[in-house]
Amino acid sequence: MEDHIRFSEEQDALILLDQRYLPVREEAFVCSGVKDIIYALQTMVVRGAPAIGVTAAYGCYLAAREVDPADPHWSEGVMSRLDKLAQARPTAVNLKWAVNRMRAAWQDNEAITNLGELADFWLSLARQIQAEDIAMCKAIGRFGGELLEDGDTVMTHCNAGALATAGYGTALGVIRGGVDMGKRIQVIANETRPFLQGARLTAYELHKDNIPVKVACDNACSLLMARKLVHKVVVGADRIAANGDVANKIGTSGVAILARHYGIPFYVAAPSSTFDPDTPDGNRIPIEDRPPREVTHVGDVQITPSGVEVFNVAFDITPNELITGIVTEQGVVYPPYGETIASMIFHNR
Ligand SMILES: CSC[C@H]1O[C@H](OP(=O)(O)O)[C@H](O)[C@@H]1O
Repeated sequence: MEDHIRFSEEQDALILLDQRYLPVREEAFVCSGVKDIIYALQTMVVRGAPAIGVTAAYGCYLAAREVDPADPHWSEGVMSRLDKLAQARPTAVNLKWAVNRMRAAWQDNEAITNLGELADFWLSLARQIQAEDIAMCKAIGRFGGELLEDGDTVMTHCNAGALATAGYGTALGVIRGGVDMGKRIQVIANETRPFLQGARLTAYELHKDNIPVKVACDNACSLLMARKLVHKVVVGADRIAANGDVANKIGTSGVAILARHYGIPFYVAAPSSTFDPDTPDGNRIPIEDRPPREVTHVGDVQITPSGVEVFNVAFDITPNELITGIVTEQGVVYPPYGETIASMIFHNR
């Protein structure tokens, strides 16, 4: 599944598989301008840290395309659009990472003298970022697949699969890597209330790939681990602080605590772009609050009484001491994370 984010030359637009309607409907969402990209990010037409970064990269191209080339202040027009794009969602560092990479590449390229050249340059760079992400996910799969044993049942939380990246996935990349090595892997996909990325997206992806998957209610985690039905846990990440604390979908830290209690290895899988040198620890990671309707409704069905307030905190922080290892495209990072992240990840930037 590498075509859920597709640039159409014919339409001069980014075509997204609308993840809000999966698995029931496979529907395209067309982004013809930056506002469409911001809407798609904020409403989770497309979601998942690396996928957000790739989509934002194409959003920079669309920003260059919609500014009037006759405007003498065209560069300010582009920059203001990029600033708005970078604010679309606060937690996944990949969004700001992608926008900053596009901006820096422009500023470092003295050959770009007009808006048309900038647009062409950015379209090429967005395509490069998309290809790099798939390659990173497959490298994560090779390193992570080695951690799995034939016959393992792996629990995952939310969706860190092809749909959360440019393709192949991070946590699901580890699972696909194990399967590609000939290992018989089964998956328990936590449904992941309230947006149900596990029940709707992870189950959709793995079922299409004929990888055995069972959906579990989030509340079943402890019982499944107590019954020794879980051999390993692998999840994705939205931002990894310099000390190894991990921001990921709400509920992840609870799974990590239970995994530690039951003696089950807990791995995080993420590309280097998810590590943030400017965030020293998890307490500094901004956590997104999302619209109450995601909790009060399942689809169009209201499940909570009108007038009753709800919590809809979209991420939580897993302390680094609960993490067995972080699988990246450069290898598996093990504790002491402050030192190993600095030497393996930040040193190579
Ligand atoms: C491969 S990163 C996927 C990461 O993003 C998800 O959040 P959201 O669906 O809100 O974008 C979740 O935290 C996944 O682990």
